[in-house]
Amino acid sequence: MELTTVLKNVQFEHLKGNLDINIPTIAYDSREIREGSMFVAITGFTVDGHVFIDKAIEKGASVIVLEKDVPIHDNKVTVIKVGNPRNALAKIAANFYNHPTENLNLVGITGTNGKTSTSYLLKSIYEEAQKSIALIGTIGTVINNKVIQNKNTTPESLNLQQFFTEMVEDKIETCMMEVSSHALNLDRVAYSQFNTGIFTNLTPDHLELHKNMEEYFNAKAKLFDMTKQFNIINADDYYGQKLIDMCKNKQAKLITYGIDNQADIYATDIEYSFDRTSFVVNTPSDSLRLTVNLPGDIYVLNSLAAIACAYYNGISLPIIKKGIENVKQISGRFEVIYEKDDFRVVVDFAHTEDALQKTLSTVRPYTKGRIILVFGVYADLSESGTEKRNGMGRVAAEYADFSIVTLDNPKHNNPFTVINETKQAIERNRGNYKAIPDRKEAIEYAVNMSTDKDIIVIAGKGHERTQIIGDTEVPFNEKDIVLHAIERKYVQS
Ligand SMILES: CC(=O)N[C@H]1[C@@H](OP(=O)(O)OP(=O)(O)OC[C@H]2O[C@@H](n3ccc(=O)[nH]c3=O)[C@H](O)[C@@H]2O)O[C@H](CO)[C@@H](O)[C@@H]1O[C@H](C)C(=O)N[C@@H](C)C(=O)N[C@H](CCC(=O)O)C(=O)O
Ligand SMILES: Nc1ncnc2c1ncn2[C@@H]1O[C@H](COP(=O)(O)OP(=O)(O)OP(=O)(O)O)[C@@H](O)[C@H]1O
Repeated sequence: MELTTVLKNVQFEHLKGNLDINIPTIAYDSREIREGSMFVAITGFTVDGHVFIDKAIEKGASVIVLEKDVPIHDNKVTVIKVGNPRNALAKIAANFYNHPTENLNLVGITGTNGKTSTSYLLKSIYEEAQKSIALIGTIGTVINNKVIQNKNTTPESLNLQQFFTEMVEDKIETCMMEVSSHALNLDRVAYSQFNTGIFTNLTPDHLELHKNMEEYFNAKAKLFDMTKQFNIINADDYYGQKLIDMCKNKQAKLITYGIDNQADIYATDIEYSFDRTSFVVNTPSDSLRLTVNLPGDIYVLNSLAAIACAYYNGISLPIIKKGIENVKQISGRFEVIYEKDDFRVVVDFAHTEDALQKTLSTVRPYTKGRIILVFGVYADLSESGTEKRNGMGRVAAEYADFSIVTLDNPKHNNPFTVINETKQAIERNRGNYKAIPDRKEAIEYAVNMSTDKDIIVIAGKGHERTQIIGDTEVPFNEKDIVLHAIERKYVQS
């Protein structure tokens, strides 16, 4: 594509070189450069992309987009200066791929918890309605039968625009996409056109990036300025109510959902059981009883979010009901991996204070013996990381009968500090616990100490199949570990 077309509506200063050239590919990572590529240098959180400009030129880059004054001696190279390279990358990528979101029904789902579950419920409804759909999120990007692992919940703008193009070429009509606050803050979704935005909830998380809840909320709220058709918001959430007030006079129609507060789409007559929840969904036109195969109010709310989106996009309630009921399991979301009478082992992706509290509260009414919780806290050693350990430690003490404190993805964080702070939080709240840093041993300990009336909840890693220790991803399958431990305990004894 012609460089001038790639740079259309990008605010830039032309520092040197020819603008009348063609660009075959774009990269924000020097390792991805091909002959003639454009390289966008990004000042990152860990390294500065400007350091790799020489490397990019060596590999054949013909255009460098930068924000800092870096001397470039190669006279064949075109140099463009921009104010914000991440934002420029998003615009450049949208131009390069011809604005594919203009030809997609793009649904963005944001919120601290519930994005993945809502997207899978929605995917199933759209499949039942025979619509061609794609999905982007924590579990990966799904385009037709292809599943691509993502490094991030919401990929970088360049990768996103490439995925959208593939979707349009594959005649995909609707794409459900999880939109993280990082993505909104770092312009990964800038210049993507959303028809619908969904807000699930907001509770403390990611405060190492956003500093405080107001900043975190403002990052999430950005999505609802980018939508054309519908803003769908949880009326039972404190920040949801704030967002509702902000969305009253926007171009996109405001739609609310909830259980406790007045809403456009709401649930009544909820019947709870250990592995499913039945409820009546009420819409402006009709009502219908349906069952979501996941327990507790959180999955009623996630279902309502998905129902609201489908309903206002013209899908009938009987189809919606089938779609929701077809979802038998979402990987790592309240996944019951072993069950024998009253003894159960559940793997769940709860990795925030709120998610952990809701999951343990859901389990409590079905627990004849004890709730044994195995968990670690995935957070860095910053002040907000300490707050997260305090919060999750408090919840463990209050809502579980016994906790085994272990590591989640320790990465480079000192395991001693991580475990110690969590232990202290449990002690302050008079909880019972044992600390076992090795997560496999922690799970085995939980199985060995359990009786046939206990429920074991293994929280934090959900669908993940690796543990990140230092820079290394070590294979780690919680289901296998549990099943082997149970076999050793019951079969071999
Ligand atoms: C803190 C953060 O958000 N980091 C994101 C950021 O990386 P960065 O700016 O730190 O990149 P960097 O490693 O410093 O490198 C700077 C630049 O140099 C380039 N580079 C680097 C090395 C080299 O040899 N050559 C080269 O050109 C890099 O490609 C990059 O362009 O930009 C990258 C590209 O978009 C992201 O992949 C990366 O996400 C990291 C992996 C991450 O952990 N992000 C988390 C915090 C995150 O975004 N999470 C949310 C989900 C949260 C949730 O909902 O639970 C998400 O959407 O995933
Ligand atoms: N509506 C909800 N409110 C609070 N907690 C929830 C809700 N839905 C799910 N959870 C909890 O959060 C965990 C993660 O759910 P889910 O993957 O759907 O959220 P997410 O927003 O996609 O999270 P992430 O962005 O970290 O992938 C679940 O395993 C459950 O413990």
